[in-house]
Amino acid sequence: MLVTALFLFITTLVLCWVYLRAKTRHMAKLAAKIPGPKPSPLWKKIFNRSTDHMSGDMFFKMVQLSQMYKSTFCLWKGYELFVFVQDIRHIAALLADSEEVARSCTYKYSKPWLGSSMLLAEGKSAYMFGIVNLGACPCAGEKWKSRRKLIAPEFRPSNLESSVKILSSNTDNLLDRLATFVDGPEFDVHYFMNLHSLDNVWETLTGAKVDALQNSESKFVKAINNASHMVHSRSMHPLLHLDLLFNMSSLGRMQAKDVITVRAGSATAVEDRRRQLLQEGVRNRVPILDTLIELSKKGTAHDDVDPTTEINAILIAGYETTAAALGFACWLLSRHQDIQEKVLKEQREIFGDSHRFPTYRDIQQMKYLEMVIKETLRLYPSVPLFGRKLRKDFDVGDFTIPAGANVMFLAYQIHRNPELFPDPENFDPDRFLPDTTLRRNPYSYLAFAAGPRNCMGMKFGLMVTKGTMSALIRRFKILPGNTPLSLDYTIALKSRTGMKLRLESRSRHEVANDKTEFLP
Ligand code: HEM
Repeated sequence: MLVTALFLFITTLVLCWVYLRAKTRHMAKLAAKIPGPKPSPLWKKIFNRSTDHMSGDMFFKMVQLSQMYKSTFCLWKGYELFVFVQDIRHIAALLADSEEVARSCTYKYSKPWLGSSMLLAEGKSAYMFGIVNLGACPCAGEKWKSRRKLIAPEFRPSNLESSVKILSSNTDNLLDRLATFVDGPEFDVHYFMNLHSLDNVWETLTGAKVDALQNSESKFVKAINNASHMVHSRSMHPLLHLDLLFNMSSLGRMQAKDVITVRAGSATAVEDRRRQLLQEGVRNRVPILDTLIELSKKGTAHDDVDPTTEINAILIAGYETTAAALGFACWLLSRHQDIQEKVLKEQREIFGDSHRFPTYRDIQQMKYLEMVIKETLRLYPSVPLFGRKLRKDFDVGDFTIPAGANVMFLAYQIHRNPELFPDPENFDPDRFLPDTTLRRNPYSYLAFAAGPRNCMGMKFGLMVTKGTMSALIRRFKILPGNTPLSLDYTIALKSRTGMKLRLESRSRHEVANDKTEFLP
């Protein structure tokens, strides 16, 4: 019995090895000409254990390699080839091409969370946010294109305008929580920004409340917060790439439970809204969800759209990215009081001494604050690494990147290229003055990616960050803490040590008199 089992096991391993060798022969031939660290032997690739903490380390190893090679380089992870492109001309050519380039294989592992959402539409294979390996990559092809065409208009300004009210009441709650830290010791602002961002994105998408800030220990909030952790842990561990092994592992079992919790939460929100629409008709439109429900009606051209799946996907794409931008912006402003003063000056010009929440039009006027947020995302891009999967061989100067390779864009490092951003470690929002921006190649700034697969929620993300920062800066002075950042990367860039800072009230009396006024 034992001998038969052993024989079957070894035969399976040999067959896998033969299959993978055949599958990667073309890639290996072309990859051999691209500089990069020597590939490890197969056994090392398979048993290469990466813990969570190594995930951040892995990311910084890639940063080190990109500094060392300066131009295009490649590395193998298991049987996947990753080619890092650093020349701006090649980055532009690759990102602009929606026909030959699909999402990279990193998206595969978020499939349980995203189902067959637009982000994963049927195709070859893709990565989202650099790590979510979608396996049979959804975003390759017609399905992705047609879904994006249908959903993207829902992020138009008139719809954003209505979500300002949601942002206003959630920001009030956030400021009340933060007020408890005034004159106190340092605390991790990112923790609160994560919950605040979840509240905003969820309510905007579904019209329902999740109250993450009040119920941070709820099953739903904990499950959704686990998503990035699990997807990333899996993507970093080659043995867990196999569904069978992953599903048997403790991580796989934990994920299965959390996916059920999150999908149940989204399904309830969708069903509640469907019922409401049937009973009451369209009152107070919920732009994204109402459109998805409309599309999914039986007998229409897009009746394969599953609103629950799409809502989950957009939520995962939107909330951690926005939270990271908010957290890093606060942290940087705590360390750059001169820039914080300039932000405050612009706010005073718009609001005087009032603490009312901004209207959509006010937010459009916050030009300097927008530059601060863009510069924050240059230094600390929420998605520091993302990828695309090549469907055809692609020439980049002296090399050809083979079809099937994952082309990686290390935004974190590209944003630190001194030829594109002189004195790159310096926090200088003036880099985003209109004239300076116009002189720069648009593909040198990848905070929201670029080309046809760029961020769909960019305007919404900027609106949430600007609205929140506006209210926060007028109410509190942000002071530095003592704890330095220790960067880490799961779905979004974060800090293992948190983003610690201290707060001082700007004026207690002003705040007490004028806090919750909302002008539509
Ligand atoms: C400051 C905040 C944000 C940043 C820095 C950001 C950044 C990005 C980046 C870099 C990508 C490309 C990822 C890749 O190609 O792998 C992306 C895609 C995407 N983002 Fe954002 N994002 C932000 C906020 C949001 C928000 C608030 C939403 C929606 C609520 C959103 C929805 C999406 C969607 C749906 C995609 C996929 C687009 C497609 O596949 O066609 N994002 N984002």
